[in-house]
Amino acid sequence: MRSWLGAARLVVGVAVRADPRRAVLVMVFVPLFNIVAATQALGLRWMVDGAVAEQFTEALTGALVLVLVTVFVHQASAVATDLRQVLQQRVGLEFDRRLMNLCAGPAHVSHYHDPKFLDTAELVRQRRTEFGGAFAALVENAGLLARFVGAVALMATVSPTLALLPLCIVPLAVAIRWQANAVAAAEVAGAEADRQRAALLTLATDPAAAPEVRLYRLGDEIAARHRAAFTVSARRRETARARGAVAVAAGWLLFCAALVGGLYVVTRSALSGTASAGEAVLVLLLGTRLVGATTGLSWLIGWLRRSLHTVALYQRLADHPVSGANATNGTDATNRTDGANRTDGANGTEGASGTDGANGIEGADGTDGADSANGTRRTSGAGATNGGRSRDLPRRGDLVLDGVSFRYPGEATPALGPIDLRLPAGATVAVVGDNGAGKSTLVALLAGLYPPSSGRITFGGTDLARVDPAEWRGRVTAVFQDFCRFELLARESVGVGRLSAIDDREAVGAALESAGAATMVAQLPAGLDSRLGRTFPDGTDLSAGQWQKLALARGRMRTTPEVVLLDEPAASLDPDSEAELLRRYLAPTRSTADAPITVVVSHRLTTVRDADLIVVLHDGRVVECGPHAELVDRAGRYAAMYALHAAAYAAGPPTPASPSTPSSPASPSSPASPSSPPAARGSVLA
Ligand SMILES: Nc1ncnc2c1ncn2[C@@H]1O[C@H](COP(=O)(O)OP(=O)(O)OP(=O)(O)O)[C@@H](O)[C@H]1O
Repeated sequence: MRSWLGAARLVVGVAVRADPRRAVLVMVFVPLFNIVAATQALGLRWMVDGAVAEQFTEALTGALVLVLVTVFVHQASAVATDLRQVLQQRVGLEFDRRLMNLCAGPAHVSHYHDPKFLDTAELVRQRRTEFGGAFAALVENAGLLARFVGAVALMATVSPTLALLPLCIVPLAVAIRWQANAVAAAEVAGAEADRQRAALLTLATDPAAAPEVRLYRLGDEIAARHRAAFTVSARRRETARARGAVAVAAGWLLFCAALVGGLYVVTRSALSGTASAGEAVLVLLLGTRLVGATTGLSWLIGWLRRSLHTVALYQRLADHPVSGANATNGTDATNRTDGANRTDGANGTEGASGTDGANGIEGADGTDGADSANGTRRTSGAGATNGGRSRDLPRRGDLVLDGVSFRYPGEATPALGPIDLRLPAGATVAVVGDNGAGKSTLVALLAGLYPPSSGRITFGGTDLARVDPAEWRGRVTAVFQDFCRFELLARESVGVGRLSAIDDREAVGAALESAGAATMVAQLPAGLDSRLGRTFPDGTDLSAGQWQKLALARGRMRTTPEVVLLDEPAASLDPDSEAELLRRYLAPTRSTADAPITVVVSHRLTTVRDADLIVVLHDGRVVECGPHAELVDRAGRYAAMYALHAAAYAAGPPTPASPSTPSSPASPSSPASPSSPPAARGSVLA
């Protein structure tokens, strides 16, 4: 019950903030005209009693009341509907904004690994159109309540017993609510199956999956699993609905019996002369209207129940402990800050949580004026709950991992660590290792996407746990393994890497040039202004490698990062592009004195052999670390991997190349030609 009251309070609060005048008008108007509507029956009673008693004034007054009230109710209801619809949209928009904020606002992304969060988020996403409806449902239910109150009051003027008639609706209302509760609980229980169903539908309709779906003839299998998932969730819903239907039918029977009884009593009274003809007509009119209203009651209560349940789900999301990792180590202050924002969101208070969400991307970039402003808001929010945040993050320094380990939320074993590692300022670092060794996890930790489960990461001696993650991420630029395909204009898709420069064609052009993507974009139908992706009919889709080049350019929008993270940045690129790319990244554009720390994850060992430091990960641990020559001399894991890799290249056409030869015919100033042998292209960094 408390959650319903909380949900209703939140909805009303959001409506009043979204549009105070309309909200107050609707909340006063709708119950008012529903009460006034009851006086139509009073007018009719006066009219009939006046006619029977041949009292012209009474009959005329009754007729006038009837006509005026009818016209008023008609007009008022049309105006209220208009106002309500506008409010409905505004409330929906506000909840959309809050929902985006809840998902994108938290400093870390650990919540995306919690199945409970994902299930609730999926339900809320599916039902987000009901947020606006929640306000409308509240108002309409308040109107219905007012109508019943009016009917009770008028019936009481005829006989106190008759006043009980509208109250006989209560058991029916309780049964309807019980049914709605049961259906909602079944929906929550079936949320996981619904999420699976949605994922299967996406799989069957996603163009990216289409080739494999056909090749492996997966269509029927997907359809069968989709049907099975539907059956699981639908069976629960249907059972709940059927059980509730029995209770609702019993409620209806009771109400109909009471109505028939009431009409019988008043008809007998009229015939015996203890009630007037007008009173009998009044009861008849109110009674039949109650039947009409009761028919709508089920729908109205169901609507209210469902929409408030959606709001309550949103509140559950808002109250979710954002990071399971933090829950286990309890040391991360950032998420406590997020907690403060969530509370704001739940209470419907404007402020930190609102600004965070709107600036989810901006906040990441602390390098420009507009973004710094947002960064300040976040940081001050952090200070409000933490008080221990450090604002004096040095511009430059070593990045040190000290006993760092990380466990994904809900996982029993750590994916990484414990590891100790020092990445010297300005160094180029290659991270290599088998699949699942923990390379991407390490990159995510360095990017501040997750807090370590234990240990600490320091930059220039400052513990990053004491730094606002947004501020830290402002110092980092990254190309993730699962980079995002922003279906925007080509220049925007790159420009989002630094929002303040999104319209700066020169900056975007320079980033494209620097990532080796300028020619590719120039060849698009409208160059920089080409719309990308399939979302819009005039969009141009790109190859995986072309999308990756844009991601690389996006990462180049930040021109003075302290740390550059590249997680398999060339996985979709051809060997020439890869060699050229790594040459660009690993040969710093800045002087050595202020060069960033560049971390490159790659499986192609020949392309990263010239990194200052090579970190070999295995089962989440650092097993070797040092420059290429040193690791080769050590004849350990790296040497074996490298020999295997080089041998594979050496065996390939057209010209075998010696893996141990550090230099190659190609050089940074003369990138490998398309016809260069792979080993030579790989050693372009030498
Ligand atoms: N979201 C996640 N939830 C739980 N475990 C995860 C998650 N992501 C990765 N892991 C686990 O963490 C470990 C390290 O994964 P990670 O992606 O960091 O490896 P990787 O070295 O980057 O692998 P690859 O070379 O295949 O990209 C693996 O055992 C993986 O199963």
